Amino acid sequence: MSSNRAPVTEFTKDTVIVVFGASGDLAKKKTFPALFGLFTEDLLPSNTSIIGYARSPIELEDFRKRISSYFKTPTPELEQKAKDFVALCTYVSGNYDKDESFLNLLSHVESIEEKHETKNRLFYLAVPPSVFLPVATQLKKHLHPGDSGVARVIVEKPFGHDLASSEELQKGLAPLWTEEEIFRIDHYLGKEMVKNILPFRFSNQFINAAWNKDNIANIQISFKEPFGTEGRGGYFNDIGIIRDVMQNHLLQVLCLIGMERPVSTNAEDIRDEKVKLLRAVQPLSMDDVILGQYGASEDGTKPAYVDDETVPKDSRAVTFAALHMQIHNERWEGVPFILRAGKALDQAKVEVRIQYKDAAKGMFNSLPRNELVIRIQPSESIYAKMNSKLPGYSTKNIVTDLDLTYHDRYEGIRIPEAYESLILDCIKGVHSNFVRDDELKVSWKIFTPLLHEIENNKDIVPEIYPYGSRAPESLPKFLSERNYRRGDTELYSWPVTKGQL
Ligand SMILES: NC(=O)C1=CN([C@@H]2O[C@H](COP(=O)(O)OP(=O)(O)OC[C@H]3O[C@@H](n4cnc5c(N)ncnc54)[C@H](OP(=O)(O)O)[C@@H]3O)[C@@H](O)[C@H]2O)C=CC1
Ligand SMILES: O=C1O[C@H](COP(=O)(O)O)[C@@H](O)[C@H](O)[C@H]1O
Repeated sequence: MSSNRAPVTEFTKDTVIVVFGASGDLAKKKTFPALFGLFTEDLLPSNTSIIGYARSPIELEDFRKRISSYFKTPTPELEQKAKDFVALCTYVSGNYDKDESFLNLLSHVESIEEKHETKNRLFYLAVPPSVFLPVATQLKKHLHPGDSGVARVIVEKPFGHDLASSEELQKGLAPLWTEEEIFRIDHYLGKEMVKNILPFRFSNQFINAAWNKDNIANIQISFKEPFGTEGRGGYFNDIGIIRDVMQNHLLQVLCLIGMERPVSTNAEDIRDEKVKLLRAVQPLSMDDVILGQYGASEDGTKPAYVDDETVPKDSRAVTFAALHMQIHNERWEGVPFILRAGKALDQAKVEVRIQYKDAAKGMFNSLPRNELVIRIQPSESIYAKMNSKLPGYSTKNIVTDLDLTYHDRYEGIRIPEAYESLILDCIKGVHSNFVRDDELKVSWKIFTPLLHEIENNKDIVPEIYPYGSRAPESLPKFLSERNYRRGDTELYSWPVTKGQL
C-alpha cells in the first residue's frame, strides 16, 4: 500500500535477467530489443547476463537469431554491438510449473553467478496470464535469493479481467512477492511524452495556473489505430478495446493529467496522488459511453471485425469506445474527461486535447477556443492553438499555434522506446512509472460495472463504423453534448509532412 519509503537499491553490476516467455511475440518485438537498446547506450549493469526461458526447445544459435530479428542495426558499430549483446544471452527450456524445470534454471543462474559478488535477479514475465501465478510461485520457491541478494519481477498486463479476478490474482501474488519487488508494467508510462506530463504541468506556472474547471471546458484523451485486430481477433473478442487500452494506458494518462501535485517525485507520493484522483472518478455506466465495432471499409478492401475466422459472426466485441469520465473533486467538477479509443480508424494517433472555455465576447463575436494538444505519438509534440491578429493591415483574427515538435526542436536526441525506459527504471529500483496494487483496484472499480453490463445485456450492440473512418457516426453529437466545440478549420492548416519522422 501507500507511503512506505524503502531505500531504492540500484542494480549497478552482477545482474542476471531472466525473460520468461522468451519464445513469444512480446519478447521478440519489445523485451529483447529494449534490452539491446539499453546495452547500446551502456545502461545495463556491468556483468549482466540474460537468460531466455520458455517451453519450446530452441537451439542457442536459433534463439539468438530470433531475438535479434527485431534489432535496428543501421551501422557496422551497431551490428557489432548486436553480436556482443547476443553473446550475453543464453536459453533454457522448461515448464512453467515444474520444480525440476526451475531447479535446472537455478543451476544455470548459479553457474553465471559464480563470478559475481552480488545476486541481483530480475525476472521479466512475458507470459500469458494463465501461467503468471505458477511462474511467480516457482520463482519464489527456487530462485528468490532471500537475504543474500535482491530479486525483482516485472509483470505484464492484463492484471485481471475485472475487479474480482484482479483481486484474486493479487491475493495469490501478495504472500509471495512484496510490492517493493513487483513492477507492473504499463508501457504507456514509459513513453517520452507521457513522462513529460507532470514536469510540463507543474514546472510551468502559466499552464499550471489555468489547469482547472474555471478555464478548461473539456479534455479528450484519444487513441487511434489505423489497423484492425488482424490475427488477434479471437483473443480480442473476450477483451475488447476498453480492457485492451482504456482501463490501463489511457487511464494512466488521465491520472497524470488530472492528479494533484505530488509532494515529491518519490514513487509513493506520485502513486498516492493517482489513487486519490481515481477514487474521485465516478464508476462508468451505459449513459456515459458510445460503443462501436468496425465493419468492412467503404471501398470493400478491408474486412469487418467479424470477417476474422477466429471471431463469432454475431460477436458484440467493442473495437471503439468513447467514455465520459466524471471526476468529482474541487479541481474538475463538471469538466468532461473523454477517453476515446478505436481500432481500424483513419489514422494512427494518441493525444491529449485540452479545450479551454470561450473567451469573453463583446470585443470579439465568436472566437475559436484555445486548445492545448499533447501529442504522445507519432511525432511527439506539444502545441497550443491560439487566436492572433492576421499580420498586415487586416484586423481579422486567425487561429495560429505555439508549436514544440520534438523532432524539429531536439534534433539528434534519441528518444528511448517505452520498454527501454521502464526496464531501466526497474534496474534502478524506481517504481514511479509502474502500477501499484491499490491503483489497480480503484481502476477496476471504475470499469467493472460497465464491462459487466456490456457483457451481460445482449441488447447492447455496438454501432458499426467503416474500417478506416474517423469514428462511429454518433461521436460528434456525443462530444458536443459534453461541451466540445470543434473550431473552424478553414483558416488553419498545417504542412502535413512537418514533424513526421
Ligand atoms: N507540432 C505538431 O505536430 C502540430 C501539428 N499540427 C497538425 O495540424 C493539424 C490540425 O491540428 P488540430 O486542429 O489540432 O487537429 P485536427 O484538426 O486533426 O483535430 C482537431 C479535433 O477535431 C477532431 N476532428 C478532426 N476532423 C474532424 C471532423 N471531420 N469532424 C469532427 N471532428 C473532427 C479531431 O478528432 P479526430 O482525431 O477524431 O479526427 C480532434 O479532436 C493536425 O494534422 C495536427 O496534427 C498542428 C500544430 C502543431
Ligand atoms: O497494450 C496494447 O497496446 C498497443 C498499442 O501500443 P502502442 O505503444 O503501439 O501505442 C495496442 O495495439 C494493443 O492492442 C494493446 O494490447
